[in-house]
Amino acid sequence: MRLASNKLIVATKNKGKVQEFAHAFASMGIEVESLLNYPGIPDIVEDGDTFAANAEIKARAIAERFRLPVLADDSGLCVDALGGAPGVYSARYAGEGATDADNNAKLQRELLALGGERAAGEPLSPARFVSALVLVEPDGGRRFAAEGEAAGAILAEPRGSGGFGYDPYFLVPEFGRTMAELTVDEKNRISHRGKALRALLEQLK
Ligand SMILES: O=c1nc[nH]c2c1ncn2[C@H]1C[C@H](O)[C@@H](COP(=O)(O)OP(=O)(O)OP(=O)(O)O)O1
Ligand SMILES: [Mg+2]
Repeated sequence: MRLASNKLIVATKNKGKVQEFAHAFASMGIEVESLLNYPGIPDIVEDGDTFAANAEIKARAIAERFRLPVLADDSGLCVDALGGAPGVYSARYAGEGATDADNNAKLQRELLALGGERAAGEPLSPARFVSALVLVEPDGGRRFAAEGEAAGAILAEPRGSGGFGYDPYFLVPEFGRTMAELTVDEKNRISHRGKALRALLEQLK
């Protein structure tokens, strides 16, 4: 990748995202720092209407503070049976300050409330993860944006201990495993974030 620096700030406080990006960039010799290293930076208000708008908000807010390239991800889960919810509200589905467990509990409640016939072990609904990425170079440099999606289905029972967020409930059809049952490498290969990142890196060539 042709970036002005071998170091990149990922504008996130999410440990799972940091791990995935650090893994992806390690092979390119690029060191990743995140907002976890800068606890004094205040929370960013993510009030955009789209994933892309929120990624832009996060990238811009953090780019003001560093003379390094800044990469932001805004992502979430869109569930067919819920008309695309929780979508951009994925992080605060069960309310402001909700944990992953709170959000997953609400997701199960909402899906089970829809009722319907279902064989044991059969998914509750098709769903997809979406990731929007924005990369901003310092000093009025270039800006790049890309999106990626991963299609799958929501299970009624969690499986696996990897990943984060909704991963234990998200079945990846091509693996027959949940996102939480994949290694970081496997997840990056098929995930919304991995696809968005590869699309972004294509533009930098
Ligand atoms: O690969 C994923 N596997 C499982 N769950 C995921 C994934 N990707 C996004 N998600 C869920 C987690 C969170 O509920 C929301 C992201 O919200 P989002 O605001 O982008 O991230 P965040 O607040 O966790 O960290 P930050 O804003 O500091 O980057 O979607
Ligand atoms: Mg967030």
